[in-house]
Amino acid sequence: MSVRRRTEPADRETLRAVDRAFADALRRQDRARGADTDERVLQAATLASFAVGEGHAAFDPARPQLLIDDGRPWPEASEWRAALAASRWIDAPAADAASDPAKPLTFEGGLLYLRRYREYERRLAAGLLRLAQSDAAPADVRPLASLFAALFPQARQGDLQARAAALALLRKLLFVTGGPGTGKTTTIARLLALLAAQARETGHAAPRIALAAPTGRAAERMAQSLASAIAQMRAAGIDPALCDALPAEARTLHRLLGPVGDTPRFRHDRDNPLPFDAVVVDEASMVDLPLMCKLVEAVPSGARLILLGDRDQLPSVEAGDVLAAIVDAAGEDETLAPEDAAALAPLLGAPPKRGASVANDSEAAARQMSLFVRATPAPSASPLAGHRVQLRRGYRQSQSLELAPLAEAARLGDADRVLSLLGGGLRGVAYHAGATDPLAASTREALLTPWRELTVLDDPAAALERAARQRVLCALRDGAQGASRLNARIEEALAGAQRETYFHGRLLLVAENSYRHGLFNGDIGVCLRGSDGAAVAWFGGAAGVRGFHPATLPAHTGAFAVTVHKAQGSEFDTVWLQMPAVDTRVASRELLYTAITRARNALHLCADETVLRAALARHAMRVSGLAGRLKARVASEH
Ligand SMILES: Nc1ncnc2c1ncn2[C@@H]1O[C@H](COP(=O)(O)OP(=O)(O)OP(=O)(O)O)[C@@H](O)[C@H]1O
Repeated sequence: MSVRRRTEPADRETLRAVDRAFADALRRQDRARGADTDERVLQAATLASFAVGEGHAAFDPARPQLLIDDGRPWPEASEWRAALAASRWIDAPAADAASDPAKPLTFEGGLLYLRRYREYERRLAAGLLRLAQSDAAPADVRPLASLFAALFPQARQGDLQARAAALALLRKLLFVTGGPGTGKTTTIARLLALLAAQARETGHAAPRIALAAPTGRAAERMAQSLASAIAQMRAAGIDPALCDALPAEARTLHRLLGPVGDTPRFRHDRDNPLPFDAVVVDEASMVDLPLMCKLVEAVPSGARLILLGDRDQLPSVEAGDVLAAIVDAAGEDETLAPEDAAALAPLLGAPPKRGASVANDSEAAARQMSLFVRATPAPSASPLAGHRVQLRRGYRQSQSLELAPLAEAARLGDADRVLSLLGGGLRGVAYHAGATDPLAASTREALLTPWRELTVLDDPAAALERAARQRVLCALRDGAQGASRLNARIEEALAGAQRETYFHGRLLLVAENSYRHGLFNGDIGVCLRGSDGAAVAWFGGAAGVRGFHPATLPAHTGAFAVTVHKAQGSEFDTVWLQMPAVDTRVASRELLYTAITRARNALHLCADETVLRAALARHAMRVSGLAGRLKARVASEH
């Protein structure tokens, strides 16, 4: 048994019953035929099932330690692969071919998949390529030039927001990536206005646009950010008719696709596509492989799909690392293809002549240089190349919090820089070196005071607004520094050991989607007791606050402390990040980056230096064949 397992119960490294049952079923069926099953095949089948539970799309026989790292010996990778290739349970189809439904496992690209997951990957790659290949014919963008200049005054200085919006006029598939506050939503509002103007210009009906996000909370934030970006456009004198054409609401992806009862199927799919001309999805890094596959298949040919997200955030809890794989396949080449540069010159300006002097500002100069037309197609050019724009400049300024350098150093995994920034005193960042308990005497009052204020509020709207201000984020759910235990201890500190379950001021986190309630996984509510003493759980929403009897709520937990995963897509005025006392493979630079970028005004970081260093040295690595699959398509097409 590994040392890690004893200290970190949530960092399982433990096969689940379902993983063993899968391999047992294969063995039983072979025995019934009087045959033996190769133990290496059974072991790999168990791990392929376990891998999905751990967020991987497949199992890599060359890296079993990613799943179980307790020093046990593993078969040699090439022998293991040979055993898999010879098994009757495992199909090895050609890259684009569907796998045999009679075989539960698929072996492809050196990876072993549960068949269903290999099919999700294959179908997702096919769907992305279908959209990428249905790019709009280069339209005459000249009639849009004055609106474009009003929306993007810096367009001719190499502004990447302008680049994204201009490319959206040419592309049916676009990825707009960037860190928090780089203006993804602002850019989307403006580019949707451009699409509306383009439709009007060409005598078409206004585009039907859907906004969606993986969680209810993220959808709510998306709608709020878009509303404020539209308000800014109105204030800047953009044609009100164009602003009116933009959507005011965002929904969850599940709701967009339309769940069918309790099945994993959706009403909208390849045969019954979504009735929209443009689908914009925010927080795409949180979308897992099955859902991304179903989304892409449901977007009709001819419609636009725009994915927004931060490639450096934690991948979804479920299988995949989908956004990262897709944008990696799209590549980082920022040069415009010659035909794109020519088509967009009326909006972005002509590319500067080689050797000509460009703007003085070095960033603008670099951007302008990046407008240089690609001389020859890059040999590795993917069909997704030219479909991605990475926004780099942060616009969200906080007077109280100096987060950008810390977030950047965490993103890059630069531990020395992170520690020197923490030691040097960044505005709004408090580093509690070596702290393993935010309820310890030195930080206890600072932590509890904002929540004590909740216990004296009676107005649900005010309490909800207050509830959204502060959160403790944890790497793990279980263990001494895990969210469950910390949450229980905070509840006890606030309301006593004999507290009512739904005490006045208790924060709740919804743990599953309930369309009946209009409550979604990740929604935060607050319990208040009325004058009759009865508890009501209050939740926000587009239509105002809604109260529920706690007994009727869908699955939920306390929410003073939550895992970083659960906090994805949310922001808080004050974030307390409590890292585990000992290293865990769940702790990665992506986890740190995601956690600290949830803070708006203040960040408290409770961590031991060695734990921080170990986390920063680690990527939240997911095994997936998606990027390879998207690139391999290129090779096969050239
Ligand atoms: N080009 C710009 N000029 C000035 N301010 C901008 C610009 N782009 C965005 N902003 C401002 O920066 C802030 C963040 O923008 P926005 O919400 O669009 O970013 P985001 O990338 O969607 O953020 P998040 O990742 O948090 O969702 C907003 O206040 C917005 O008004």
